[in-house]
Amino acid sequence: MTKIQNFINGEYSHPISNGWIDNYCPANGEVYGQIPNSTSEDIEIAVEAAKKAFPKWSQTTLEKRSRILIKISELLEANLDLFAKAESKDNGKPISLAKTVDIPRAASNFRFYGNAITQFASESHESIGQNAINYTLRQPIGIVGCISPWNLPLYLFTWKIAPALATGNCVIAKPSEVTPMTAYLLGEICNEAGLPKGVLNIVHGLGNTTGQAIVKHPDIKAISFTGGTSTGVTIAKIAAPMFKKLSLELGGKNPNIIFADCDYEKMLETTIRSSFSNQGQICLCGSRIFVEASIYEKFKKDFVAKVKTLKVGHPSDTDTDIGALVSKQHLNKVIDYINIAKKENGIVLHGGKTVSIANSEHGYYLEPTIIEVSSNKCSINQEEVFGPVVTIMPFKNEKEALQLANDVKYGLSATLWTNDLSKTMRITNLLKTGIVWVNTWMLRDLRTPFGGVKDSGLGREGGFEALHFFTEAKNICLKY
Ligand SMILES: NC(=O)C1=CN([C@@H]2O[C@H](COP(=O)(O)OP(=O)(O)OC[C@H]3O[C@@H](n4cnc5c(N)ncnc54)[C@H](O)[C@@H]3O)[C@@H](O)[C@H]2O)C=CC1
Ligand SMILES: O=C(O)/C=C/C=C(\O)C(=O)O
Repeated sequence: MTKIQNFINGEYSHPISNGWIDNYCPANGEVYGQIPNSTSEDIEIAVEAAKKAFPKWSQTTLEKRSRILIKISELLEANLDLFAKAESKDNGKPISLAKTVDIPRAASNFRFYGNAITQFASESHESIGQNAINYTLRQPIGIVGCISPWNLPLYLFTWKIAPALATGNCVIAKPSEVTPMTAYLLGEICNEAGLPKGVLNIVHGLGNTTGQAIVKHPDIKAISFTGGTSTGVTIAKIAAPMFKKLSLELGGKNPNIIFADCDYEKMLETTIRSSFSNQGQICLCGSRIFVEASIYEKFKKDFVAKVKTLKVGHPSDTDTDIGALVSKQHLNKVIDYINIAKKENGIVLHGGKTVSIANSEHGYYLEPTIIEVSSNKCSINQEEVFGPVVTIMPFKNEKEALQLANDVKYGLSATLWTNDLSKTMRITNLLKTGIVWVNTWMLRDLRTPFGGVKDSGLGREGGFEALHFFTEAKNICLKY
């Protein structure tokens, strides 16, 4: 049984209260470890460590910060197997996904920001006719909080931490209590890479205690959060009156708009991925599939046939397509949504039932589920389910497709399938989302702005956007 510890001031330690929370293995439903149930006292100690480390870290040369971040990236790559196995066990995701997506991306996050910081420049403005020059410094904020979710545990944890550290901040970070393992392992890697003590402090615990203590702490001046929209609201209510900088990556209910003129085979294959990757537990998954009426029946038949071939299996099996959902509670939430959809006249074309895996009968497995709906107003098309469940529905024309796509409170991403360039330009301009993919899905370039509009959040991560978020601009006006 692994007893996870906090990582504060470069050392592993028990929580002050000595309180613990069970950690479950989604593949078999068994408790396989414990994590600290940290309180505001642990956060206080972490903040003190960060305060002590800040003067030196913020003045450390960019070359040195860059070298340390790139070393962390290399050590993650060298320990790929260890981290991938830990992620798969903790989260329930297929080992193949952890090995090819989660851990490589966590390593890329450190490498990317290790390089990006050496290219980050501030601006100067010559005030012509006034004999003055303005130049802008980009200074680290100080101590910042990074709070991440369970769906892409190390991937999203490091997506926040890497730019925060690169810009010279000291960090108090909390991974999800549901998937703490790889964040726990990261501490050792950071020490090995030479990250000074107190620069990164990883505190484990529940959202409404440990998480809230981070958000409420007066010395933590910025919060970068990814998770559910309602949690984002709670965080904003606390942080806004304290004038903290906030970056909120929240939920999505993303449309996947398929026109008859698309490359059909490519679309079909990608739509399987955009629907069910990571058990549908990615905020970017296309959970509302709208198909042009002329190809709707063909798509329905082909899509169902292809989904039937997906293997729901133990996360450690290398041929598993769909692993376990992250928790019993989450599995029940997803099943509740399927039942609501049925009550609201949704037709289950495939799936909808739990799956029993030999020797892992208590694991949280669910069939990939396709529901045919006749209206975009139903709950399953309006609320984030965050599981292996998609809906399909036909549309008549471009105007209707756009109306359906935008008719939701979320605005994270959209995917469009067409080979018509003019149509592409018209629709991409009018979609109310922060991200649009055309003829692809989740093709990521870490330089691009990442985030949503409407209830999908506030601000952007990625590229220089994150470096801007984690710095304060100070303008200096020099008269000569
Ligand atoms: N990226 C996304 O879009 C994600 C969306 N979700 C959505 O949110 C739903 C709920 O999932 P949860 O695991 O409960 O997500 P959550 O939003 O509660 O958890 C995300 C992180 O925030 C922390 N947290 C929770 N409450 C907090 C608070 N009051 N103050 C500070 N930190 C807090 C959690 O401990 C965790 O580290 C999911 O069913 C899904 O619909 C969940 C995870 C990721
Ligand atoms: O940065 C990415 O590539 C993906 C981010 C995904 C999320 O933020 C999410 O699923 O919550």
